Amino acid sequence: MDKGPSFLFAGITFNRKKFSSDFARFKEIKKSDDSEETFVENEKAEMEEIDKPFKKREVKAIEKPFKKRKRRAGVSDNVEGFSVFKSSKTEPILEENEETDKASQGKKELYRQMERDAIFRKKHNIHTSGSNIPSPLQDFSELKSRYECRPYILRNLAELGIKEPTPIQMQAIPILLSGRECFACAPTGSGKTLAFVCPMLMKLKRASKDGVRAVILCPTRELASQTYRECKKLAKGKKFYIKLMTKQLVNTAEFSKVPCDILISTPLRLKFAVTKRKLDLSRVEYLVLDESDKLFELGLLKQVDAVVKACSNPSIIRSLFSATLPDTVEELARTIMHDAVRVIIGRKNSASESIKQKLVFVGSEEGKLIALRQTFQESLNPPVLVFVQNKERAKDLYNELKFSDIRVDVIHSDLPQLQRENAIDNFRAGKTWVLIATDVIARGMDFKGVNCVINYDFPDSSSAYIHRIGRSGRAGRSGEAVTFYTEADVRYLKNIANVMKASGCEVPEWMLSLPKLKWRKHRPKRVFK
Ligand SMILES: Nc1ncnc2c1ncn2[C@@H]1O[C@H](COP(=O)(O)OP(=O)(O)OP(=O)(O)O)[C@@H](O)[C@H]1O
Repeated sequence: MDKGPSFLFAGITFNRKKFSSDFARFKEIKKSDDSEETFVENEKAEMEEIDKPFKKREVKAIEKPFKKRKRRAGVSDNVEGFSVFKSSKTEPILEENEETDKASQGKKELYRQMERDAIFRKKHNIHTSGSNIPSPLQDFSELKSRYECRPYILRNLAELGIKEPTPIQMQAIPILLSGRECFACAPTGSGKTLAFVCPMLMKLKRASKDGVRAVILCPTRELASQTYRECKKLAKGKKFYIKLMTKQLVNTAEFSKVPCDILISTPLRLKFAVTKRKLDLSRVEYLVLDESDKLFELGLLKQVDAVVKACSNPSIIRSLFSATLPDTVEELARTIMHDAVRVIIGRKNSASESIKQKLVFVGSEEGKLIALRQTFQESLNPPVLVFVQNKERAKDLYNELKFSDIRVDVIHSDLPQLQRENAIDNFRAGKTWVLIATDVIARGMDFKGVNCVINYDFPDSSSAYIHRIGRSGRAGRSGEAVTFYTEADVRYLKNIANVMKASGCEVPEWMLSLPKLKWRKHRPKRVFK
C-alpha cells in the first residue's frame, strides 16, 4: 500500500493497471521526469498543495469561520481572474458572512452597551431584574433621539422645571416605551407619576374617540385627582381626552360614549362604572396600578380584580408602582404579568433618605397632646402634617387644637368631598399651617415643601410609616419626621427602627434588638383623655 501523502489520503491504493491510460497521460505530461518516483513525488506535491489549503481552511474555519471564507473568496477573485466566486452561488455566502460578521459586531456592541448600562445603573442605584431590559434614559433628550417623542412633552417638561430624569424615570420610561410590563419600587417623592404618565402619553400618540385606552388606578380620590392634574400638565398643548372618574361623570347620560384616552379612577368607582354603567374597558392598552400594594390590600382587592379582568385586551401593558412592594404583592403581580421587568431604586421598602427621622417617647396617650403642644411651642415650621390612627382620632385632635392660635384643619373620609378638597387646597396654598389627617392622604399626595410630618399615633405598619413620612422630603428636598410612641407601641418599634436605620438615621440599639413580631396591623384602641 502506498503511503498516502496526507492523513486524508491514507489507505488509498493507486491501481496502476486499472488506471494505466491515466498513468500514461501523467507520464506524458511529466516529460522531463518520467520516473515512478518522480510521479509519486509530483503526485505527493500536488496532493499536498490541495491538502495544505484545505487543512488550513479547516483549522481556520474553526477559529474564524466567516472571515477566512470571505478572504479566500476575495483572493481567488484576484489571483485567478475567474468570476466563479462572484457567481450567484458564492454571493449568498458572502452576504451571509457579512451578515454574520455584522451580527458578531452587533453582539459585541450589545455587550459593551450592557456594561455601560450596568455602570450607569449602579451609579444611580437602579436595580433591575428580567430579560432584555432596555438601556436607562440618561437624559430627557433621549426621549426624542431614541423614541421620537413629540416636542410638546419636552416643552412641558421644561415648563415644569423638570430637567433631569430621576432614577425611576431613567429606567421605567424606556421599559414602558418598549412595550414591557413592569413593577417598580422607588422612594416616596422620587417622581413615579411622571415615570408612568410620560410613556403613556407617548404611546397613545394622539387623541381618539375609540373608547378608553389607558387607565390609572389610585387608592384614594385625592390621589386620583392629583394624578389627573399631573397628566393634564404633561399633556398640555395636545388634545387628549383625560378624564377623572367622578360621580358626575359616571352619572352622565351617555357615559359610555364619552371620549376618553386616559381614565383616572379609584377602584370602587371604576368597578361601579364597569358593572352598573357598562363601561367597556376591553380596548385599554395601558393599565397602571399606582400605590399597587395598597390596591392589593383586602379592602380594595376585589374591585381591582374586577377592573383588571375588565381590561381584557390581550396586548395590554400593565405596570405597578409604589414606594413599598411587599413580596406577597410581587408574587401576586407575577401571576398576571407577562415577562415583566422589576425595577427597584435604592433599597426595596425603604424611606426617603432626605428625611430626618426621630422617635419620641410620650409615655401614654395623655402624654401626646402635651408633647405636641410643646413641639409647636418650641418650633412650628409650617406646613406640618399630623397623622392619626382613624377619623375619630382626627376629629378629637382637631377639636383640641381648633381654638389655639395655630391655623389648623383636618381631613378624613367622613368629610364631604368638597370639604376634603378644600382642606387639601388650603394646605397647599399655605393657608393651613397644620393639617391633621388619617392615612387617607398618606399615600402619593404631593405637597410641596412639607417641613415636618408628625406621627401622633404610631403607624400600623412599616409601609404606613414610609408613606406617611414620605409626604415630606420630596423631589430631593429635606424634611423631618417625628414619631410619638407610648408604652403600648414599644413592642412594634423594631420595624420602624429598622426602616430608620436603613435610611441612615441613628437608632438606639435596644430597639433593633427587640424581638421580631409577626406582621400584623398595630391599631390599639386609643382614647383622648
Ligand atoms: N425629573 C424630575 N425632576 C424634578 N422634579 C421632579 C421630577 N419628576 C418629578 N418631579 C417632582 O417630584 C415631586 C414628586 O413626584 P411624585 O409625586 O411623582 O412622587 P412619587 O414617587 O410618586 O411619590 P409617592 O411615592 O409619594 O407617590 C412632584 O412634585 C414632581 O413634580
